[in-house]
Amino acid sequence: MSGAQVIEKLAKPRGKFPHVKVVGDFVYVSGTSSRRPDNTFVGVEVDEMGTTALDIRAQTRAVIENIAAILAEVGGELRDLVQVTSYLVSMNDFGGYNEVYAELFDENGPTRTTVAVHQLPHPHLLIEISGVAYVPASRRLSIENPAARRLSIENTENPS
Ligand SMILES: O=C(O)C/C=C/C(=O)C(=O)O
Repeated sequence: MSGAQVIEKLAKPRGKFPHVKVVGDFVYVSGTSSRRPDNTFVGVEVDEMGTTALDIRAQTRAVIENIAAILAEVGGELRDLVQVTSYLVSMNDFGGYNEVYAELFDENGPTRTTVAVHQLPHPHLLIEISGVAYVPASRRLSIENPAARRLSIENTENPS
């Protein structure tokens, strides 16, 4: 079974793509930031002078919490992640990112690749993470199940 979904209660994707796509027992999570549903960001403070303070630790924690919320919609958990890719705008943030990451994962967790990128889709973003989880059908919530309060935008099940 395959399907993709935009999850209504989470921050709306900034383009024509789903938060999550399920292919067989694998769950693919799109690049996720610390963005809240109201389009503000965790880990961003702007004072009255317009000075902006960005917090990699707060952003990293919020990104991982957002991924957990996405996985929960299909019956998964953070421990189901098998692979993650992290995008930082500066490797100067690697230490803070790594510290928070280690609160949530260890060497039994997902394989990980971390790269620095020139920019992310908003100037306040320091980090974005995408991932793949393995959620066997016995635990997975059906994307087609309306009781799960989700908007299914695609069902690409191959009838053959
Ligand atoms: O939703 C966000 O705040 C992060 C956006 C990600 C993308 O738009 C993308 O990776 O393409």
